[in-house]
Amino acid sequence: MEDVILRTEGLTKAFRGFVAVREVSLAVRRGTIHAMIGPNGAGKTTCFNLLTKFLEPTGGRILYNGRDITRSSPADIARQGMVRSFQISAVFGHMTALENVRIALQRKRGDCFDFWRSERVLKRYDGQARELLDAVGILEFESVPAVELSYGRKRALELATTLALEPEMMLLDEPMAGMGHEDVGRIAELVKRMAKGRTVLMVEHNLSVVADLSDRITVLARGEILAEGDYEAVSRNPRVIEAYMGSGHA
Ligand SMILES: Nc1ncnc2c1ncn2[C@@H]1O[C@H](COP(=O)(O)OP(=O)(O)OP(=O)(O)O)[C@@H](O)[C@H]1O
Repeated sequence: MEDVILRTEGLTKAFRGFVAVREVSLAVRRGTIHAMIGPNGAGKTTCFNLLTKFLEPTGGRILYNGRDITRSSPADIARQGMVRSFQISAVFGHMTALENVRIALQRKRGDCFDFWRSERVLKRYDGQARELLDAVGILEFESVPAVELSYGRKRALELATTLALEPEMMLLDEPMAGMGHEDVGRIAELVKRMAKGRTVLMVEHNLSVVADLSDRITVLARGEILAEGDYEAVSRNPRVIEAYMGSGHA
């Protein structure tokens, strides 16, 4: 039997009668990088927001590790090991890169945001925070306030703060959005490295990144699953080609 970490059954979301996601039954296998793609308006973001609990479904169920999380809060599922990164930025601009990762480590430990905590106690996290900054390739910027980092480096910092939470599963919302060519390559490599020993589900528009990273791809169109498989299979699927052509998005 395949080992499925995240499963949806008939997941549906309607906005005042308009069905943005219709009866989506998805199975994400443990240890894989799974991408959700589709033309504009396909329902990817809505689906992603349902999975990360930022939206309530109007129908269907979501199961994480076999447990029904359909009505769980985002904080609940984060505690269970499923963490969302990107777009909703976890980065505090006025704090340095190191301080940002340190705070994420504190959160993981369950310490509250205690900004009055003594420097000495906070310093305990520095070693681990530096390891994470090193892992995402921005250790040399540890003392730079996040707001002064380049876009790509800020994203790397976001990844470091996500990794600090030691997620079992990471949900990445358009990790390459707004990136220049160089950064795309760097972040793609990073995602690949981070995915070792975890499961990643991402929504991504950059199809060459999707081709490079994903083990499995679900193509959505008009709120429904149009095709599923590896990149080879879905990119040759006539229905997928038609959906992309029809949207002027090929
Ligand atoms: N809050 C909302 N209220 C009403 N309609 C919505 C809402 N959110 C999304 N929709 C509609 O649902 C459909 C799917 O939107 P969604 O943003 O999920 O698509 P997407 O695949 O992420 O598109 P894109 O690639 O353009 O980001 C669209 O027609 C959109 O207009």
